[in-house]
Amino acid sequence: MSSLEEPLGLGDLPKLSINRLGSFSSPRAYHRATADDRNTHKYNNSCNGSTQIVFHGNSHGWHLQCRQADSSCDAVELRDLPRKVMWDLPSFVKIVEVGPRDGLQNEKGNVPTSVKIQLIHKLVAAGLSVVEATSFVSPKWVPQLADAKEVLKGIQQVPDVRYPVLTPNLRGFEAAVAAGAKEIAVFASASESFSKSNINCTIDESLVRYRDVTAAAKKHGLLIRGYVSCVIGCPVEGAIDPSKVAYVAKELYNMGCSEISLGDTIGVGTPGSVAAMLEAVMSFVPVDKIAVHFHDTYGQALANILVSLQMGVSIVDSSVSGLGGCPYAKGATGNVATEDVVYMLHGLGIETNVDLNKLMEAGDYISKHLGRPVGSKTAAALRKLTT
Ligand SMILES: CC(C)(COP(=O)([O-])OP(=O)([O-])OC[C@H]1O[C@@H](n2cnc3c(N)ncnc32)[C@H](O)[C@@H]1OP(=O)([O-])[O-])[C@@H](O)C(=O)NCCC(=O)NCCSC(=O)C[C@@](C)(O)CC(=O)[O-]
Repeated sequence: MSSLEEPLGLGDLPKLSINRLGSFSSPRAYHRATADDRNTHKYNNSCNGSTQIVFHGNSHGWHLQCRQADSSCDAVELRDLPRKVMWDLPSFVKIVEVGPRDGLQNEKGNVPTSVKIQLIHKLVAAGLSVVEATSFVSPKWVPQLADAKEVLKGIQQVPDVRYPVLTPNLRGFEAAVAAGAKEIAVFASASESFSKSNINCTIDESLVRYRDVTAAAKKHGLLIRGYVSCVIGCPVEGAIDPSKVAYVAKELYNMGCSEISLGDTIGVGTPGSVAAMLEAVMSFVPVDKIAVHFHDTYGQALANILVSLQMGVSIVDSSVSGLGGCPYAKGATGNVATEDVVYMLHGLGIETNVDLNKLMEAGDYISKHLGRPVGSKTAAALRKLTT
């Protein structure tokens, strides 16, 4: 029986100095905040008596609504309520859509280049400002993305939208630049075993390689994203020490990665283990440079995103219709579905600039092409409401 069949708890992790947690997670902080709100805001008093708070549902989801018999009840304050009780959630979250890369790299059947391009166009039309397009990796390792050059060249790039591509080495970097890439991503691992199976080298060898790639990218003025995989657990090694994650994240950040995406590649994290891992990384990487990347293997991804937001993270990777998995991480399922992330964020009053209906159209499009039902719970539920 693998140690990963049990959820990883805080007890599995080495002792950390969890200073930042104290500032948001204590029940007393919650009571203080609500007591302060009572003193300084009209919310409680103004909504007493004749005012009713109702949930209102339409094709965009369910929202809090204040039925005002008493005009002093401030609906805006009601919308702020989730952010108040959840302690300082961000007002805007940038979603990095990884479906066309992380999702499609794992598909058994062939997805035509034209379908990949059309999917990217639909995701951008839905309002996503970062869509990871493809990978310039060895086609022997990931044949699904052997058309990286054609995909990147085929996209009608929209100004202010980012289309990062994965580059595992200088060869991939040069091919990406030749195809018009303006942003690249390097991908290291916090697990030695996963590093070997995914990119055929040790963690330190990968960092040496990425120093060359990031130096070349900086010379070309390209933006660089850095991934750390297996930040909670590895299919071979079990629980991963947060200090290993912090080490790799720090190295990538110091190389010039402007965003560090922390990947729970096999989806074993829970809010407890995620908070401890983030606390370790935040000692070295500023929180506004951290993205979280959760696979939903154990159904923990939304809870993990929520705790990340509570700790100040405001960049979330996700995959339309929950596409994905990793060809080198046996048993890993897809990323958390973008539709479900958007639904949760909007429900919390957090802006994303994403149009959920258009996003669901993109999800329908790729799911139909792959011949399977949509992989997002939100899309499945809202489709039932509207058809
Ligand atoms: C890193 C390598 C290339 C090393 O692969 P290698 O076999 O050790 O390297 P090599 O230099 O011996 O090259 C082998 C062959 O690939 C060619 N080659 C070499 N490089 C390239 C290139 N860039 N583009 C095209 N071809 C390339 C090279 O020319 C050679 O061809 P041959 O001489 O045999 O005909 C390989 O292991 C590889 O491509 N791995 C990528 C695997 C991958 O994409 N995995 C999925 C990424 S998902 C992930 O990491 C997790 C993430 C980011 O999603 C976050 C999360 O979920 O946690």
